[in-house]
Amino acid sequence: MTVRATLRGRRFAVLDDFLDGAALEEVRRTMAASAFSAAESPLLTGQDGALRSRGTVVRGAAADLGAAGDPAAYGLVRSAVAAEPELFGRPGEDWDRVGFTFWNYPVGSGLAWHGDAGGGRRGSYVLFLHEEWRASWGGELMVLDEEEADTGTVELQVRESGSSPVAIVPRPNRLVLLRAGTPHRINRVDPTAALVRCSLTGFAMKRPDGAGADARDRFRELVGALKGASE
Ligand SMILES: O=C(O)CCC(=O)C(=O)O
Ligand SMILES: [Fe+2]
Repeated sequence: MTVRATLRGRRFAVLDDFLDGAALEEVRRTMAASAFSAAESPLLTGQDGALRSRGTVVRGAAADLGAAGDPAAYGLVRSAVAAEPELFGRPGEDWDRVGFTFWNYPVGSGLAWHGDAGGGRRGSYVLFLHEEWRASWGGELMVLDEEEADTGTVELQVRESGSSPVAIVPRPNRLVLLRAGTPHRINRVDPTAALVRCSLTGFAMKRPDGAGADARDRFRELVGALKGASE
């Protein structure tokens, strides 16, 4: 199956049938072997909350410079991000690393309106990995295709906007690319959903400038490595 670009906005793009069968199976195996813990975020809106895989993997911009043992999906996602300079800017210059985290959203969980602006983030991607998703199971990724306002809350912006959010159904093997600073949320997963909403997500980011920021970054990496080793 070949990748199909099925929907494109000003600030987002949707690619379907993103991975071939072998790559999809491989990244699902990586997800199944990952340790998950409850995600704590003020954005989570569910009673049950979401789970995220421990120890986010971070890789550089070049798709062919992954670590040995990385699923092929990681390189393919980086290529897809690099192929969208209008959404993410220039690879290696505007962003130089991409994170990879698996997420599970069980029945009742969701994510509140937010924009993901700041922190050197240029954009994000979401790849849906569950085996099946019915249109009535909820969990849609809602996107308001406009720039996040610098005043007020994102929730207020969406409420007052003259346009309406687009509902992106979490179809398996669908990749969504989203420019940072675009209001979005995850609708709660419906009580009738038979499966957990599973995704691989991450940000394309630029390392912050300045020695202080560099030192902070190195410190975070060190803490991350120590935490990873103890988990
Ligand atoms: O899983 C999704 O559809 C989007 C996730 C998201 O917006 C985030 O983690 O910031
Ligand atoms: Fe987000």
